Amino acid sequence: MFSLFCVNFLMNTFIYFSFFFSDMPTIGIADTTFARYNMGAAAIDELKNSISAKIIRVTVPGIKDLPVAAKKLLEEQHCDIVIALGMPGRQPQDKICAHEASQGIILAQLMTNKHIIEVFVHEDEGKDDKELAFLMEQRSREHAQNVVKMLTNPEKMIKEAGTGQREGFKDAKPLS
Ligand SMILES: Cc1nc2c(=O)[nH]c(=O)nc-2n(C[C@H](O)[C@H](O)[C@H](O)CO)c1C
Repeated sequence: MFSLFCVNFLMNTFIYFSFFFSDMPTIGIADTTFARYNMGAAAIDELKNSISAKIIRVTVPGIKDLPVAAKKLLEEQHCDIVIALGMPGRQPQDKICAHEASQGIILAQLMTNKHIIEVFVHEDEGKDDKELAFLMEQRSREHAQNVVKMLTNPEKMIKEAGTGQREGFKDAKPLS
């Protein structure tokens, strides 16, 4: 019994120290139950296929709960960056809610001096449920790729400056 405890203790200590001393980034994922698609899962799958990182996920009821969730991930869980994913509904009050949530997310970024990449897909962006699901999956994945670039290869972001990148639907044409 005592030896089992010792092995367990040593293993946990090893895991703790390997995380502590590695330069592996910590990425926070905050998503919502209001959304009609599992955006957090799409982002996490994309991250897991692209980067060695510690990923911490929280799920909150709706987009207005994302700012504090993201701020807690940055401040209390020591995340380097957070991806905040949500779906504003199609009603006028949902649009107001989205604006308020965005303002909260911007404020949380300014308070923490860290990026919170806002991934919102408005319910009326898709012409039907199939297109909406596609968009929610793709935008979540493409923003996860942006986060990978921002953390590991910011030069790549600079190379893409002004190229009309769009997350989800087709990219826009650059002007020159
Ligand atoms: C009106 C409204 N619209 C949305 C929305 O479009 N998308 C969303 O994710 N959440 C919405 N909510 C819920 C709020 O974001 C929040 O979860 C509650 O006000 C509880 O804090 C509300 C209240």
